[in-house]
Amino acid sequence: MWRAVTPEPCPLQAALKIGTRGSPLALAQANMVRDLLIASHPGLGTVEIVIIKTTGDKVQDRPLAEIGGKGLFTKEIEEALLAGSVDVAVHSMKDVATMPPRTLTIDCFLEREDPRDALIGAASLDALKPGARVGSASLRRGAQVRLRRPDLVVSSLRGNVGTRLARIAEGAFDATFLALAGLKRLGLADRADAVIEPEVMLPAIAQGIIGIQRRSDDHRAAALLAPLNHAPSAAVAACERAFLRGLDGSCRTPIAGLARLDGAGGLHFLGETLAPDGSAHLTVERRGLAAQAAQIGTQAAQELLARGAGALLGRG
Ligand SMILES: NCc1[nH]cc(CCC(=O)O)c1CC(=O)O
Repeated sequence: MWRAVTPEPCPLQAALKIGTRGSPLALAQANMVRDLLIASHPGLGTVEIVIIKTTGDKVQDRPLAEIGGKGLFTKEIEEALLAGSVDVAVHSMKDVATMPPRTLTIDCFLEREDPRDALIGAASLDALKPGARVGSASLRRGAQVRLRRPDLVVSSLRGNVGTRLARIAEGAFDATFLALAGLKRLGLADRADAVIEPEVMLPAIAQGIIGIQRRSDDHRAAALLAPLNHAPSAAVAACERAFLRGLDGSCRTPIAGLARLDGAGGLHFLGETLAPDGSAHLTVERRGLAAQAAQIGTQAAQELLARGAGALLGRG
């Protein structure tokens, strides 16, 4: 007698789909997350990596600020999440807008990699000869370099880490900056000629922090991601991003900041806003409890606004 056969679950159907940009750094980060998920959940099944091309990847010939600020490296990935074609998305928090869609949540942060900038092409900022050509498409790095070394010539250098390293090697520029975190994750830390201390150049908000995004109502993804969250990194991300949000930061407004924990429940925050041409800057320093990370960032932003940061950012 014939009986209905229960269909086997299709082996090609992944248990979880991870959305990511296709750059070598983005893929290295997505692979890290896949490995962590599989290690934390041995019975999970296949985890698939889905590459999504973003506006920031498509437009390579213009400065990011000109194309329209934050969200350039995340918009299409967020759309894929909302459409259900991926379940989680791996982002460099540095590239994530301060106001992502409400229907999406980022509540999983991996342990922060080194937040400092690396200098390629010179042993220090001071070692560069007068008039040396610095390549950088980052408004923050451009403003910080002009502030400290007005004699240097800063012009746009875009592209992924490999492209930027190659442009220095071929002599198109004398020096550039890259996030040390990205170099480390690509196994290229030896290409850094110097590491810039935060006291010399404060890094970008959330530099070195990977955040994992999901649909807010996806409780399965929330449960899968929960063990991956690194609470101290979540706290410093909350502080730095509250500072950025408080200043209404976008790619047009050079803003830098770094929160550090002392291991005893304390948090120390340094923040900076600059005129894009490096002609002026304001810095702020705050200490408080790690448990109040976001408030510390918000208060630091309010202090800078009260001291005239709005005018510095070209809004006043
Ligand atoms: N803007 C691109 C970008 N987004 C995040 C990183 C580095 C990795 C990180 O900050 O976690 C980089 C490359 C760079 O600035 O060198």
